[in-house]
Amino acid sequence: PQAVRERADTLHQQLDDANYQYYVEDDPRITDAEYDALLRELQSLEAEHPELKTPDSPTQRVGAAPAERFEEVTHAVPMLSLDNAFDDAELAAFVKRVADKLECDGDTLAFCCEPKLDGLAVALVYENGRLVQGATRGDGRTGEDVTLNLRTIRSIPLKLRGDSIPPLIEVRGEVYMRHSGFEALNDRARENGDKVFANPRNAAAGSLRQLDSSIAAARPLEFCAYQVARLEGEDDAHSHSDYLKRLRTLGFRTSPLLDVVKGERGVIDFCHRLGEQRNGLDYDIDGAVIKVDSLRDQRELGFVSRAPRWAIAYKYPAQEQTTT
Ligand SMILES: Cc1ccc2cc(C(N)=O)cc(O)c2n1
Repeated sequence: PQAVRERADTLHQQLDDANYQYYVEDDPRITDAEYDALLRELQSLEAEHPELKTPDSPTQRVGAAPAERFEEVTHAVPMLSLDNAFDDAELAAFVKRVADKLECDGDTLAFCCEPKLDGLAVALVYENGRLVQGATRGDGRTGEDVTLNLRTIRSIPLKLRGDSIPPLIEVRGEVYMRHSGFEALNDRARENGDKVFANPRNAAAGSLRQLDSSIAAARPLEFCAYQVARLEGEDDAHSHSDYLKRLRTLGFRTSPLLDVVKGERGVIDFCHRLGEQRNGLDYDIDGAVIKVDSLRDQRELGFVSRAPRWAIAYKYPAQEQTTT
């Protein structure tokens, strides 16, 4: 009946908006209890009218029965690793190398900088705005299909938002666990005599490798997008930061600490500032990622062997990890 379908559509919209407000805008408008009540109402509607239970429904985040094993996925665009810089001189050398190759003044060059989350990289493929595949990085060329586990992460949209949804987009980002979620998980594990994780990165990796997605659904996993790997359809982006803005409008969280700075001075100041904020963050970072912002310049610089010439990771010394 039409009224039921309209109610279901309204509930979809309200639940998707609530996720967007909570995870992308970091500005929740409804309480968890209100969210759960809307979800329960949709679940009961779908129980009465199974045709309403579409794959992109917020009720369909926890997958079907556990899989036997993970399918292998070959990435259409390899997931490259980053060259490292360990001090200011190496950062300065990166900026100089880029400026020389582009034959421009390094001090006017724009760099997009963000924290390097210490989680695990995944690739998400959306066709006509629907999440169709999610895979781990693996060796950079082939990874594991962990779609069912990624669907359980509420900061990963099942359906893209807005009115300029591309026919195809592949989004890269980091799956990670916050300290708060990690401590709670380990407390529960100790109480139940389950395996205790050494650090949030291992906990996130272990959770994504679960064949039973209801286990992943019970883990406090989060996602932060950092790159558009493929895009078909309208694309008027001139810079990497344009892509990151577009990812937010499509419904993805990007780093709130993102900044576009100019030249060697801007890059070094960003890395020092982030280094001072590091111990106060509720998640682990192992560095900063510095990228030439202009897409034209990125294309001109290309890649060397495995890592892009247009990006570098500035690394911090390992933190004294409190082995809980
Ligand atoms: C190109 C590239 C590769 C790995 C990355 C990894 C991270 C990260 N771990 O946060 C962020 C980025 O912007 C990255 N960008």
